[in-house]
Amino acid sequence: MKKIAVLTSGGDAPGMNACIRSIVLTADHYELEVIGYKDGYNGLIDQEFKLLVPANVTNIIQRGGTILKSGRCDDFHTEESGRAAAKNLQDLNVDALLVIGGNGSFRGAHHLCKYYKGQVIGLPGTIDNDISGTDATIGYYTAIETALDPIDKVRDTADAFERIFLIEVMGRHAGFIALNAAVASAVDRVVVPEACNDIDLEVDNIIEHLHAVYSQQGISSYIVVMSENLLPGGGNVAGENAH
Ligand SMILES: Nc1ncnc2c1ncn2[C@@H]1O[C@H](COP(=O)(O)OP(=O)(O)OP(=O)(O)O)[C@@H](O)[C@H]1O
Ligand SMILES: O=P(O)(O)OC[C@H]1O[C@](O)(CO)[C@@H](O)[C@@H]1O
Repeated sequence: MKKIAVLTSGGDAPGMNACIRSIVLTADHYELEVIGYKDGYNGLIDQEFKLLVPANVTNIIQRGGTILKSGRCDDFHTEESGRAAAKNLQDLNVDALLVIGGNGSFRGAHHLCKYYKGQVIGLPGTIDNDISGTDATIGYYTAIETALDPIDKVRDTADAFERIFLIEVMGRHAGFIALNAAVASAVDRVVVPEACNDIDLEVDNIIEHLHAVYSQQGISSYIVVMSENLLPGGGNVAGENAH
C-alpha cells in the first residue's frame, strides 16, 4: 500500500482533528502518501483534495472541528455517485479510504464498497455515540462534558429564581448525550428518543411528576433534559402550550 485518503463526514465531533493528525503521522512513519478530501463525501465526488504532510497537522490536536471540513451529501446515496467516487479514488491510485464519521457516514462507506476495489476503513467519530460495536465514539465524552457545563449553571438560576428549565441537548436520534449528561448532573427528568413514543404523553407525565414533586417535597425548581427535536417547535413552544 502506497497511498491512502481520509475524509471527515457528518456532524463534526471533537477529536476529528486529533484523529486526522494520527493518521498523517502514522502514514508518514510507514512512508505512505496521504490525501485529505474536503467536505466529506462532497469532496470525494468532486475530486477536491489536498496532500497532507506532518506540517499540515501541527498544533491541531486540541482544536475542535475538522481541518478537512465536514458535510452531509445527499447525492452520495446514488449508484452514480458511488461509481464516481470509486473512479476518483482509482484515478489517484488510492489504496484505502479512511472515513471519520458517524453511522450515516459508515453507511456511505458501505455503499462505496460496492464500487471501489480498495480498502474502506471506518473510524467512529460522532458526538452521538450511535455506532454499534463501539463503546465510546470519538467526540462523545467531550459532548457530555460540554452539555454538563450549561446544565450545572442553569441549576444555579433554577434554584435562585425557583424556576422550571427545559434544556435541549444534541442527539437527534440518539439519547446517549442527554441520558448521561442528565445522570451526571442529577436533573429531575430526562427524555430521550429511544424511550419516547408519544411526546404529548411525555409532556403530560412531566407535568404530573412536577406537581407531585412540588406538593410532596416542596422543591421549587425543576430541570428537564431532552434530546433535541423531540418537541415540535422546540422548548419555547412547548412551554407556552404547557401554560
Ligand atoms: N445509506 C447511505 N448511502 C450512502 N451514503 C450515505 C448513506 N447514509 C448516509 N450517507 C452519507 O453519509 C453522510 C453523513 O451521514 P449523517 O448525516 O447521517 O451523519 P453521521 O455520519 O451519522 O454523523 P452524525 O450523526 O454525527 O452527524 C450523509 O450526508 C451521506 O453523504
Ligand atoms: O442540524 P443538522 O445538521 O441536521 O445536525 C443535527 C444532528 O447532528 C448531530 O449533531 C450529530 O453531529 C446530532 O446530534 C443531531 O441530531
